[in-house]
Amino acid sequence: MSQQLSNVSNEIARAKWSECLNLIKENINAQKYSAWFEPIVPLRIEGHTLTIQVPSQFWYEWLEEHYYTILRNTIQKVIGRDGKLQYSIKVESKADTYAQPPASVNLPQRSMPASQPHHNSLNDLPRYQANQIQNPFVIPGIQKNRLNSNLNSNYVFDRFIEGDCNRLARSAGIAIAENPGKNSFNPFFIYGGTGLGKTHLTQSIGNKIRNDFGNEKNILYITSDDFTNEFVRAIRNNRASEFSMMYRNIDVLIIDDIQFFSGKEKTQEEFFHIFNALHQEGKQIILTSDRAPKDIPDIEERLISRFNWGLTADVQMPDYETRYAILERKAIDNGIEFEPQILEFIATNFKSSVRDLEGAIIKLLAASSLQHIDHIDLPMAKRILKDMIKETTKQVTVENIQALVCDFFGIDTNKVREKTRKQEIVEARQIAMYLSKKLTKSSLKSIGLQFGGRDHSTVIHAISTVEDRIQTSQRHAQIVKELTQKIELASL
Ligand SMILES: Nc1ncnc2c1ncn2[C@@H]1O[C@H](COP(=O)(O)OP(=O)(O)OP(=O)(O)O)[C@@H](O)[C@H]1O
Repeated sequence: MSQQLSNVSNEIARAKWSECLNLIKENINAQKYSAWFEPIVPLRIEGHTLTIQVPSQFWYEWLEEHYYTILRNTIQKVIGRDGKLQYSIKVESKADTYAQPPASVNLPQRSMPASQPHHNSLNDLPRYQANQIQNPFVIPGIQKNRLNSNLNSNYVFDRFIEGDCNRLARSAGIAIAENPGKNSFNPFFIYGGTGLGKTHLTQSIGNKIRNDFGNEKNILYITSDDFTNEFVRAIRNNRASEFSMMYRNIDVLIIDDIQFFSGKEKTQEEFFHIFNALHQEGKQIILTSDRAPKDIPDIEERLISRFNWGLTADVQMPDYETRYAILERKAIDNGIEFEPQILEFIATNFKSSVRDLEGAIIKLLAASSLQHIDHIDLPMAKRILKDMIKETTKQVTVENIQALVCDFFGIDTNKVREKTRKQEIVEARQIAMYLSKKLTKSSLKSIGLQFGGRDHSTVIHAISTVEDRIQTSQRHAQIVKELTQKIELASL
């Protein structure tokens, strides 16, 4: 009977946790979701307490530090206001991890009060949810200290690394925060590809204003989708005028991803009136979009023209140096130090979004925690991140090797293919031949051909000469090691 009860509890726990996962998945990015949530096992549910098993103590601490708000909101949604989460830590038997059922260490049950959220250090800003905002309709004319601004205190200018890619947007953001509404950057329109820091920047502006002006300014950060949902709900409840009134009382309005207003005529109209009212009263408006105003489809012309009234600034993918600096900063923020080669490797291979750079750091952290690894070296990092960079993996070719080796020795690439017997060129040619054999699948014959039509025996001679030198000369060993790393980095 008690076995039956426990099976039922397992079943319910699984179903509830699966509901939680669906909500969590919508609120955080896929990498973080798969790194931190997929490995969790729901164990049981007793009353309002759901127990989940996490792989390690570190895991538990990480979830509590970074995902507390999301977990709290989710549990309350799925289990109800009294919902609680209890962690159980998996203890692996050293002798045979799989033969025995995992033991559990129950940590003190953490209740989930509905008080002020505590924020996470990475980007999982709990998405604005209508029912989280203290009801703006209770009192016509908003009470300044009652509005939940939806600001994540981790998104601050200090943590936003400046580069050519975002200099204008960042500097303008700081200027706006110093003097909200009373500057010529109104509205401030930031646009750029996904994961390039638009939310981070707008939130930094909000946080700085909150910090410098306190309760004097009503600040609201909201995504365009949530704005639309809230508006629809207000219409449904015959509260459209209260909705408008609440927005007219905001001093700094930040709307993220405005491109999603596209095709929503009623929302656009409402926003048009709010925009005019705020602008006239010298209130600050900050908007973001994934593209420039003129490129957003299905948006009224009168809105597009207003988007261009103030300052429009784009953010782009950071260059290598900025990517490196961002990685260094993210590692510090997460209390971990990586060898410079690892940061170089990530900065070289993740070129499409800052979110992906962050994802790489998280994946390394998660893997080291799961596998209880104290120190991650470059080969290990490469293995762990392999899946994330698969698509961009390039084949190493003899030509690439020639180019990198010649660049290293400061000689023209064609020289290694010519007949010259100059000592420095012979040395570069032999090393390039050696590396071509080691790092490509090319045959001796094909390598010889690509070095100016040389015979395969010349390639064999070059390889054994380099092997001898590596054994006898530290300088050579070092050169070959450095070149190997460079070629591997460039090719992955
Ligand atoms: N210059 C930067 N310095 C430090 N962190 C950055 C920088 N740019 C982006 N990030 C980080 O990258 C992550 C993604 O940034 P953010 O969410 O602001 O992007 P976004 O442009 O708003 O993306 P989306 O359009 O998909 O919403 C965040 O964690 C943010 O902190």
